[in-house]
Amino acid sequence: MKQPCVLLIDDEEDILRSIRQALELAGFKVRELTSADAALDLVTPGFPGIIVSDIRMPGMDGMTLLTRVRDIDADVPVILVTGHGDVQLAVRAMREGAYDFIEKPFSAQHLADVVARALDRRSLVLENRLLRAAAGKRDDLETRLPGRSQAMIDLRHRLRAVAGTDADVLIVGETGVGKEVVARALHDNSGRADRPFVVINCAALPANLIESELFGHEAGAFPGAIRARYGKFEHARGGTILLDEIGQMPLDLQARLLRVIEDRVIVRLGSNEPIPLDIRFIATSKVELEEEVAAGRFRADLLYRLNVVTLRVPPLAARREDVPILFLQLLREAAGRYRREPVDPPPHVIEAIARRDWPGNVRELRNAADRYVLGLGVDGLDAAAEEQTGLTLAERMARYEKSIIASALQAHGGALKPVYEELGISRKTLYEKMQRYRLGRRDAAE
Ligand SMILES: Nc1ncnc2c1ncn2[C@@H]1O[C@H](COP(=O)(O)OP(=O)(O)OP(=O)(O)O)[C@@H](O)[C@H]1O
Repeated sequence: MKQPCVLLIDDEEDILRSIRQALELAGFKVRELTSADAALDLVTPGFPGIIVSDIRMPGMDGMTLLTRVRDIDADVPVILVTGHGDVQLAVRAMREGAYDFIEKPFSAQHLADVVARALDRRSLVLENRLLRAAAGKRDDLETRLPGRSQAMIDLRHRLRAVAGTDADVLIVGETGVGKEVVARALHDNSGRADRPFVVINCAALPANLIESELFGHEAGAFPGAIRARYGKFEHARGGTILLDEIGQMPLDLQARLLRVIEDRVIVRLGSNEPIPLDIRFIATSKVELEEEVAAGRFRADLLYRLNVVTLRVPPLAARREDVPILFLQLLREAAGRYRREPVDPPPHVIEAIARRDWPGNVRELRNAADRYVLGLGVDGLDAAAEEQTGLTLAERMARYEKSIIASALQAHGGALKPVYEELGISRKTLYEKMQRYRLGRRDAAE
């Protein structure tokens, strides 16, 4: 967890030392720097601290620093230290958005009071941002990850709980279950939502370009490196990096990645200068990484670093009751994407969809929804229609009714009250129907 801290900037080292001591005595965590440039490297959106800077300095002065900091995050409090009688400059600083100014000479107590107020303000702003992000996205989460199975309810619950923390997260699940959807939801529900979300496909990194792609390079770092270039890590500063299919990352790169995750610092190719990183890492994997470790294909230390929080996205086979809801949602999305009228499939189609296996998970179901909206055939549906032919309307309705009750029973784990309430029928009617369709409390369908 990041600790609130005071970045203290002055080009005169003895002044710097005495202010630092005064602030440390008052109980603040202080980082001293002799130039504004060095400070800018540390400030990122959501930076959990404040800045106290001398206003007159060689190189970048305090006013320019103020403007640059406000470009990164307009709410980072900047306190400027002005010379005695520098009233005009102090007024200008306040107009440009400085949090406060302190005129030299000043007492340690006065400085400590202003710093304490600024830190309070900062933590309030950051807290509000988190709350706003969570509130704004709350309803969204159910639309993005629909499903009433216990597994999905639990997943949404855990996702909300960890989204706002800065913990790195490992997302595990079969192909097509929506791991990337979960990763984006984590990002969008965090305080980093307005910062970049950068995806690195670890299975498709071009071997010869990997390092420069991730870490960036200085001009002249290798033949062909004409200009300096940001790597993906730097692009994501302040935001989130998704390491997709982490299990496929080459072993030597795993070692470098581990160092980046632990130190939160990168060094561009051709440079020795460490660049601090404020990034949240999310990794996904289709395979159980413990098995990869046992097979010698994955570093155990990287796994332990990544799996502090693990979210498991269940396959559709483990939550069949979600298939109809999900399919309807995917149909709505597909209709929007293809600018088609919304479709409302007849019950036998939904039933057939719910009965089929979806080994490709949501991705496969999404393709089926696309094809349905476009009027193309969906595998497995015709056979289902055949099965229905020869049945009377009443028989078809009965089948559909049975499947609805069965999935409600399964969703509520055998509790009857939520089932008859949800379906809007009486307890007695539910019993009768369960008898007629030979449904047990815990059975989906017998
Ligand atoms: N809950 C969902 N609602 C709507 N669409 C979804 C949902 N989950 C997944 N999808 C869609 O299914 C497809 C696969 O999702 P995603 O890429 O997130 O899966 P994945 O688990 O990362 O797959 P892979 O491991 O193969 O990369 C995407 O087109 C995505 O938009």
